[in-house]
Amino acid sequence: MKILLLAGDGIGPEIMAEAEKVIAALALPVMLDRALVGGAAYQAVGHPLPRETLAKAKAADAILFGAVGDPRFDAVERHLRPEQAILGLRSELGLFANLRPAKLFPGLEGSSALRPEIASAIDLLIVRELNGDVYFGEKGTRKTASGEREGYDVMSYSESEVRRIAHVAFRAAQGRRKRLCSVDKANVLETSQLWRDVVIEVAEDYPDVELSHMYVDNAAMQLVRNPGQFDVVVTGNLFGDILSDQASMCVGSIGLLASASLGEGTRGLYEPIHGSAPDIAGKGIANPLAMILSLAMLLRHSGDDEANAARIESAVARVLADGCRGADLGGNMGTAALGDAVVAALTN
Ligand SMILES: NC(=O)c1ccc[n+]([C@@H]2O[C@H](COP(=O)([O-])OP(=O)(O)OC[C@H]3O[C@@H](n4cnc5c(N)ncnc54)[C@H](O)[C@@H]3O)[C@@H](O)[C@H]2O)c1
Ligand SMILES: CC(C)[C@H](C(=O)O)[C@@H](O)C(=O)O
Ligand SMILES: [Mg+2]
Repeated sequence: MKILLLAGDGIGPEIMAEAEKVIAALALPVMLDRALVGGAAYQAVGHPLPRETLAKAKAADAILFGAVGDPRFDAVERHLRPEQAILGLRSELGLFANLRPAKLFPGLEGSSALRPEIASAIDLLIVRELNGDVYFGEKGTRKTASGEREGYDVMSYSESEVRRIAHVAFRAAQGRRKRLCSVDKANVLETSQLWRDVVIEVAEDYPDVELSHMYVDNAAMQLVRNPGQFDVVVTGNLFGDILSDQASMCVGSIGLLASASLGEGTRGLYEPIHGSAPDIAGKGIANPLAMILSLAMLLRHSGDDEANAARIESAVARVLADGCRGADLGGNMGTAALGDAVVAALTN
């Protein structure tokens, strides 16, 4: 398997180094390649997603991605900002299904933003559509008739876009507790009404899955009130982005949530849900566990290597059960020490 490592910006290279330790410790039969992406690529060659990087991504079996985003480039033209690199990879590679699991690791009951008895029930999967919505609609700024500036981002979903993500979500639910909650804003948005109608149509193919619908504002509230009610949640690009960051704090830290971005084939992109964390970059205190758990998802989904995926996940669980904590979880272990602890748990 050819894996392309795209470390990116901020804490990206720091956490990627820990995932590489895990790859080495498991002696995985993989070929590793590296390329520039994000602000690092913009600085070096003037584009956040250089042609060479995209070509390498297309040639790889899987991509392990750190994070992009660099406040030094916030003012450059939008299409050259670091974040465009990840959006470009998702669309160019047709990665329309983003799986973001959130489960409370034993021992972290006291680290959740929620009461322990509420947090311990969390075991959910957010299936986020990743190629559509306001992210990829027409956008720009224009002058209104009265001469003031107006920004716009068109929200839209086609039937086929909703149908394909709905199938992914129903199949995921079949492999779990067979409950699917579709989150939308159908009381206000036409896009959401179509989303809901199509999800109901697709449900006919999955009579064994119990389908429910929830408005996104209520979903945000239910996620902290009673997150144990959710099994699989399917939602659009923007709602899924927001709800997954929220879910991360329900299980303790954004530094714990991994993700897989998948398309029609087996090639996927795997990344933590968090960003480049410029506020802590360079300090050696970022939590590398989401990055390491993303490697586990890579092995499971693109590598067909359930054994090593499960080994990594057990090692992370053990490290947390043993009380290893970085600053994000109220401890004082640094990035490298946490990576070393995972490697020790893997090899002992
Ligand atoms: N997929 C991606 O590459 C991705 C995802 C989200 C944000 N971003 C970008 O990252 C930059 C920063 O964005 P932001 O600050 O809104 O979000 P962020 O996720 O980078 O950080 C939010 C907060 O969480 C903390 N945090 C994040 N990851 C952590 C980790 N592994 N360990 C400990 N603490 C962690 C940060 O220190 C910060 O306080 C922006 O440029 C944004 O666009 C990129
Ligand atoms: C960096 C940004 C474009 C990205 C998104 O909004 O999808 C991030 O927040 C994420 O969650 O992966
Ligand atoms: Mg996000």
